[in-house]
Amino acid sequence: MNIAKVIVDVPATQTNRLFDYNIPEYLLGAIKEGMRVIVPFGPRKVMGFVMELTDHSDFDQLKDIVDLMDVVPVFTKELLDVGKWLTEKTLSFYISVFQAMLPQALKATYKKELHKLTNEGLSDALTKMFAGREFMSYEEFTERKGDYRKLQQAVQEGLIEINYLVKSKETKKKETFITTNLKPFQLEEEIANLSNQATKQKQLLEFFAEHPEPILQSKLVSRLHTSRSTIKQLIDKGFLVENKVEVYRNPYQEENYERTTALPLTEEQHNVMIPIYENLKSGEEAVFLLHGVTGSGKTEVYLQSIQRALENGKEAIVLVPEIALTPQMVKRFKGRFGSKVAVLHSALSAGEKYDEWRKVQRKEVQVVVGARSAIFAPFENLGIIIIDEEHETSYKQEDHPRYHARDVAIYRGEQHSCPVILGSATPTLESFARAQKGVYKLLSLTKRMNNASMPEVQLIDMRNELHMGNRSMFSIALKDKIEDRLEKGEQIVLFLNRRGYSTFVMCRDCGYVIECPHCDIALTYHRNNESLKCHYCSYEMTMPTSCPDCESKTIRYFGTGTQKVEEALTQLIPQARVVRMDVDTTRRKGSHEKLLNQFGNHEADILLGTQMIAKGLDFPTVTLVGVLAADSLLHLPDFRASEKTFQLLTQVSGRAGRHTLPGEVIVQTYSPDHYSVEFAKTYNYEGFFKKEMEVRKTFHYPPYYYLTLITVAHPNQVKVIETTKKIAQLLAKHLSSEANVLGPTPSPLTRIKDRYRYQCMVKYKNEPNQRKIIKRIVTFFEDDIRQNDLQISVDLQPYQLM
Ligand SMILES: Nc1ncnc2c1ncn2[C@@H]1O[C@H](COP(=O)(O)OP(=O)(O)OP(=O)(O)O)[C@@H](O)[C@H]1O
Ligand SMILES: [Zn+2]
Ligand SMILES: [Zn+2]
Repeated sequence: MNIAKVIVDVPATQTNRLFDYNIPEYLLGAIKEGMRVIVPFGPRKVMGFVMELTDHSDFDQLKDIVDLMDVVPVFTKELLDVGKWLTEKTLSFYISVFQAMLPQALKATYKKELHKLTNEGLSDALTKMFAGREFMSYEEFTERKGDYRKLQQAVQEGLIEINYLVKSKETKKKETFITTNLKPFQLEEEIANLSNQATKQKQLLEFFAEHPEPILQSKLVSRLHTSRSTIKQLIDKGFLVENKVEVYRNPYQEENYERTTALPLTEEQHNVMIPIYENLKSGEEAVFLLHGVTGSGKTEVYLQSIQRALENGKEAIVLVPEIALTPQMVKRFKGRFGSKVAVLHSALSAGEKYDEWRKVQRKEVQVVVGARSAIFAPFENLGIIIIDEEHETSYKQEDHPRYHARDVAIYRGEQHSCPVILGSATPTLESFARAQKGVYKLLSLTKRMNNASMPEVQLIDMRNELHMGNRSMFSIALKDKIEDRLEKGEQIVLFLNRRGYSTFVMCRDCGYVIECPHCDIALTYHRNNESLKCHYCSYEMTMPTSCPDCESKTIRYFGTGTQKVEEALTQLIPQARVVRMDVDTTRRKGSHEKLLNQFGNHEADILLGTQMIAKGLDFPTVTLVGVLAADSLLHLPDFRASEKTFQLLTQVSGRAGRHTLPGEVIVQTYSPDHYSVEFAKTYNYEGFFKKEMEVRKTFHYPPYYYLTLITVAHPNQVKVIETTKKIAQLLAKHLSSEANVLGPTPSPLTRIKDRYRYQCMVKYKNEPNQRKIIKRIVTFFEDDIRQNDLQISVDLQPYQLM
């Protein structure tokens, strides 16, 4: 096997294939599949992944691999296969997929350096810059404003050579340990030989006479109140030795977690465990959908399933949504499984993540708890995969490669013949429909743990507030109840959707929202020409000046931000202490935790926030939850708006009354009759499911139909429109007559970073050739993509229709 087939780190259509390289003599046998190598590519050197080893190549004159970056493969055979499958499934580049599967730290960095080959004939400026050195980084050359033409000339004349360096970003943390090689009696001798003045040195040697085992230098210094220089003197004399030992950056110290043991299960929990145990035992793959109301004890079911998998000598992956990966959550898993757990969280530094990942690679842990990308944890003996809050959209990556962690979980579950559990109080329609068909096995938890009923939900019709002359964003009922809780010393959670981003037009008088007659989504307001557009099918109308339903003039654009709400709140109820949690206040590392702690310690009365406060929070004194504007979710230009509203209202309501104090929920809305609001009020998931399925069927949406979303972006608007039009035409021409191609139409976010964005969408049932067709279409625009900054992105499973 002297030839390696390699995927190179150059994400482009022409390079999206295997390249053959010759393995030089000295690397024969050392290079294995799944390792990173450095290979020559054009004038440069790049990182590559070895996919296969072979004896035969169709090309002759292969170039040699330059270097090997790993001792142990970074990909297992299984993960190489997962990567190939995912590349095909998401129409991505191999390199993007494989990079996404590894921790950041294993990405390559590229550097150029200048190598001075001779002292003769070099210009004075360059000679001065090198200052006697043989090498200089290219960075230094540009920083010091070197003359590019002189450099080019020197390179042409062979005076200077440019080297391309490829390095991995990974760093390992090392710590210094001190120990002694001397026997205790030798130490005693040396102590006796030391002069009487050398008390510090004596003290150290006496310590080692009693404790000969290696000790961390920093510990030694603080324990003996000694200094680094005293230690150094003894090292120089040969009495002590120092060793640099690699240690993990450990953001989660085990000793901080109190150990817990399995709780005796309730009858419901027990019934749910039986089929899971069966599958764990038989080693058969199966996907379970665990539908359990908020606070029903799903986590305990996960914990005990994992425990069983571990007892069988297997490993477990648990995915939790990014924003739910709170210290509370980590505590539950570390508490049960201690040092068997690695945590892969995006808030960790690249180094910390790399270390956690390596614990998996080295088989030092058996459980991984993490966000989306933890699904690629390099376990080789998986026994169970769990996805908590399976309805969360953060499991879908909205960037290349556009993969859904659920698909990867199910694929890996098949490879390892192990069960996958999808858990949620509000499963996606897709998953619940599959469970109804028997593709997934449905497991239900219908009761709350404390046997308390779900908190009562009161709907406040904001149209009435307006009619009563209340123009503030707080209804009278909400204001009264907030004041009541403040008096009682209880806490309140106020929820506002998003960061004030909304695009629809609504009548404040009657709640009427202008929708597309064809697509059942709210029309999007376009300020520049005062028009309303459907961004699915491009239906368009001019912005009306009065409500089409009640003729009121109060029809307008809808939206407020958290900051505005905070201001209004402190004006209305000045004595309230408010913690605001949104993207702006949680940007800094650790601020998320800090704000939550502040609220948890009751240093504030009201937690005001966006999506990120909707889940996972478990505070005993929260007895009131207020949803300020349910409408801002309900009328997002997205066919999943109703589903998202139902999910969110249910989750937010679940934050109240989780312990002994009963909870109450106030939902303010202009659409109290909307079915997703009504079903959420009574916690009726099945009712919502049935109704929403009918809507999806009528308007041809998933799960009845599949969607493909193609978004085109370019600084020139005309070019974007032309390209999108062409793509839509090509799709319509080559797909079957059953497929419905919609668009082109402006994306709801019409301009991002100075690029105009247009999109087209395909609704279809069965188009086996679609991938091939789309690939060909993208290839058709290849030159524009490469040279003219055109972007075409294809999403075969769109969630964010923005
Ligand atoms: N068998 C049990 N006996 C006693 N307490 C339990 C048991 N199972 C779970 N609990 C406790 O009940 C509470 C709610 O459980 P948990 O948080 O797991 O619910 P959940 O279904 O995950 O809720 P959510 O969807 O809101 O996150 C927790 O405090 C948990 O420790
Ligand atoms: Zn109206
Ligand atoms: Zn439409």
